[in-house]
Amino acid sequence: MTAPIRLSGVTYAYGKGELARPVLRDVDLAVGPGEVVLLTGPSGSGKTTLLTLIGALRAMQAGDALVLGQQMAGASEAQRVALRRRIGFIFQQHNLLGFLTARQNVAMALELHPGLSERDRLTRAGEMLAAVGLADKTESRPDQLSGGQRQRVAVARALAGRPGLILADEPTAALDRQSGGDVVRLLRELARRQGVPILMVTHDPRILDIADRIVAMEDGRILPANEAKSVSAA
Ligand SMILES: Nc1ncnc2c1ncn2[C@@H]1O[C@H](COP(=O)(O)OP(=O)(O)OP(=O)(O)O)[C@@H](O)[C@H]1O
Repeated sequence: MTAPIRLSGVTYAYGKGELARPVLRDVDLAVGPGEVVLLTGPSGSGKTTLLTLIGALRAMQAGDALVLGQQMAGASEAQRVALRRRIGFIFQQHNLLGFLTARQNVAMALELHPGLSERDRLTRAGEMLAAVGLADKTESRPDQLSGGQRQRVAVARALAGRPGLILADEPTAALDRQSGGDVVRLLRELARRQGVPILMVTHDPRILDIADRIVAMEDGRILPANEAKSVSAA
């Protein structure tokens, strides 16, 4: 089976010409099928930029990146949009729509899936919410839920479309220790069941144990594996 993510020599700069500031330098990274990889490193080291490139949220500049079989170098906007639909995203803030119920928020992620009626989508959304322990909160709006519950809705939404990959950016940053740990463990468990790999940016030392592998970045580069281990032990 090919790796869901395979990057080679990825380089990226913000700004143009003399103002160009490189933030990724020659990054190589592979994530295998079903693997849970955490990306750590100091603020400004380029983690979010790397995640947004992999998630096709921005266009590549240099290097090679194969994500779910799509070559990202030179990909058109339409190809990037199509790829984004096959990825489940989870952000620091849950990004739920406040005027929709939990069920409607999750069902929305299924709108682009052909062949599902509105009723199918709402049923599937209910099942996903039950899987994240929110069977009794399906009709609640985000402001009626705790932070941890909202993030669990975000997990249900990310997984509902049966993505090929989950990308998460600091999903526990706004949560207390207990609910942060609960949310990522739940995410890992459900992703494992579906065989979906996870690449997660995190500063949170409390959740490093969920990883199959920890990758550390510094100043736009990936550190060698032995240095990454000492970062995680620190
Ligand atoms: N849209 C942008 N335009 C210009 N510079 C940017 C932009 N986004 C990020 N940067 C800069 O690029 C560098 C890398 O940012 P990035 O957000 O990728 O780092 P990070 O490791 O995710 O940091 P953090 O942990 O603080 O989120 C930083 O110096 C940041 O200021």
